[in-house]
Amino acid sequence: MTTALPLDMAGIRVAPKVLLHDHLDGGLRPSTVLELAQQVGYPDLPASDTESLARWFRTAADSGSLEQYLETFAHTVAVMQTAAALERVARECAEDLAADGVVYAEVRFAPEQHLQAGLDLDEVVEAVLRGFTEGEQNAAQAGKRIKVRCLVTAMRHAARSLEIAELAVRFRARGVVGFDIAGAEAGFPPSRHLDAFEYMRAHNAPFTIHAGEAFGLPSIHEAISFCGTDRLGHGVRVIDDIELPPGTDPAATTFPDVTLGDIANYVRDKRIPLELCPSSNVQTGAVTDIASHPFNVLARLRFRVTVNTDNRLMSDTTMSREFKKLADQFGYGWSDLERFTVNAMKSAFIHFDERLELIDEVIKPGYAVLIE
Ligand SMILES: O=c1[nH]cnc2c1ncn2[C@@H]1O[C@H](CO)[C@@H](O)[C@H]1O
Ligand SMILES: [Zn+2]
Repeated sequence: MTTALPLDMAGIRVAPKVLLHDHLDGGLRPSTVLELAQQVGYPDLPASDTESLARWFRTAADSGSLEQYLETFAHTVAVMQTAAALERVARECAEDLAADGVVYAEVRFAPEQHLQAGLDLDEVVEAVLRGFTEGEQNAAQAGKRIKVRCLVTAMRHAARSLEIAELAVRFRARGVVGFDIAGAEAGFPPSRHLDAFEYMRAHNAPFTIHAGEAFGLPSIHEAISFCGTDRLGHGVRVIDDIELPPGTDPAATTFPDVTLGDIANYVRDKRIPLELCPSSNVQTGAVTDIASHPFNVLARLRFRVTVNTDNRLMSDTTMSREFKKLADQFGYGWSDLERFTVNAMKSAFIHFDERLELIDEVIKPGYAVLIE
């Protein structure tokens, strides 16, 4: 097979991409953080110009611990407390993703963190959805087709998850396509929020759970077996249930002597999607570096792997950059990137006919011209 377009950043940006795991409050433009802080009189930003602020977020997030990584969100959440600010951040998010060639995205945030200036949960979600719609329209005018849907997240250390699950179901016809829990993982197991997941299941509504990022297999086991999650946020520690001979090169193309445990087998057999976020995992210390990231092992073993940004601001990244890092490290070609994209589209929380339409009309034709 010859490659019409080289697998470089320009080509990757043109390729249609699907993003399932991206936090709204982790993806602000640094300039927007500064402007909003000025508008609302937030005095505690750690830097006063765009470049230093961008650098601050990246290095502060490079902490090697999820808990410290999460502290950086205090500054973004602080400037996202009004309807106008939420709408702007959501609009810019859709525009930025579209400019990067993302054609479908599920963007998540925790409404309960945006009530400090008097908005209620419904007003918060309404503002974000308005922003996504405006962003989609602006992108379309710029010739970029994107569909952005919302996941509402409950914070796992708090006690509002049932309320947030109800919020998800209340807004299901208006752009919220699912539910999630996030925040510090150690000490806050998924089963703590069982009533919320049961509510979602009782309403035939899908959800994902951050699990297997800062904590290992027990968290994944609870998420899939007790809570019945549809996808795993990260799920990268499923690698702890996969045995490879000592000295195996994580960048190999085949892993013939592999043994899977019960949890790993279940995740693969059931095609449970893994929302993998390579750069974020390095920053929080879930993995040492991209070279030793289990992404390749999981991809070659045919787990349902998807590529995600997690927090574009904190990781100074984009979907294209995550693709490029993986392709450089593990030698992927266009057909691999297409497979990860189709995996993600199949795993989306929109309805089957909408997923199929994007696969057949946007993703496959988009890669066909690159692969030719
Ligand atoms: O990788 C992550 N793991 C766990 N929690 C996260 C991660 N990234 C962001 N958040 C948390 O999710 C909230 C809602 O978007 C953010 O405010 C942050 O606290
Ligand atoms: Zn996340």
